[in-house]
Amino acid sequence: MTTPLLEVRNLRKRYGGVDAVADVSFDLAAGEMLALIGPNGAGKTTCFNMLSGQLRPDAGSVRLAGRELSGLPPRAIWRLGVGRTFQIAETFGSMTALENVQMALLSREQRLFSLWRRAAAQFSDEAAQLLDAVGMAAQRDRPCAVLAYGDVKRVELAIALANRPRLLLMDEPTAGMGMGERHALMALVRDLARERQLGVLFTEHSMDVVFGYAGRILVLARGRLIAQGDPESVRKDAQVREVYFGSSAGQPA
Ligand SMILES: Nc1ncnc2c1ncn2[C@@H]1O[C@H](COP(=O)(O)OP(=O)(O)OP(=O)(O)O)[C@@H](O)[C@H]1O
Repeated sequence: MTTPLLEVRNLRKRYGGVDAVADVSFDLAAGEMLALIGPNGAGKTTCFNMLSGQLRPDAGSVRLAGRELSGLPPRAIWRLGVGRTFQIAETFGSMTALENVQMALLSREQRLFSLWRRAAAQFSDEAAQLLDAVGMAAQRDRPCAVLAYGDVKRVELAIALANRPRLLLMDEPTAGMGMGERHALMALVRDLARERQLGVLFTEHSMDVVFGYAGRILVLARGRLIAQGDPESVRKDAQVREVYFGSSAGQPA
């Protein structure tokens, strides 16, 4: 059997005697879209923060292509190929879309900012290719401050791809978006995951996004995984309906 891209085993984080995340184990394959869902306070953010190194687990293991990440600082984990996009898009508004992606490429190559002019010329082709991959080629020279919110999220995706991640963690990628934009972004992420064999783990409150785009779904409640599987089996799971959706008769999507 081939090693999964990501192997999480018995991950745990306690706060004041309460398990924020308890004994969480799952695998994620290259090219897979995996959703991590659960009610408020279930432990999704805590889980993400442990995967990206912002938070040190109390116990457990996180392996990327067989390599242990647990205990490494965030920068080292990022260098090994774990990218992350946040709920609030993080771009420099005064800089163009192209310049924002060039900055990310500079960071990957660890160039000094004093070399910005020369380096900027050097990375412009690669930055343009990344913007093309996220459907932003036509808007590359516009400052991010004037872009529509959904387009800023696309630039943010190009920035995350600049480091050539193998695993992308996405915190509520469609938060604040309208229905059309939301589906366009998730269809793009799904295509990129498939084409680049990128593993994507995302949290999301919007059930139409979760059930529309996740190949598999993990359900957390009070820090524990209560279900994992394909959308159909999770939709039918009685415990998921009971604990997460509030009633055994509830319709998750
Ligand atoms: N720094 C902290 N100190 C104490 N308790 C914390 C801390 N961070 C999280 N918690 C607790 O851990 C639990 C899990 O929180 P977490 O933010 O991971 O949940 P979540 O699923 O991301 O929730 P939401 O959907 O509301 O963002 C909650 O009970 C929360 O109160």
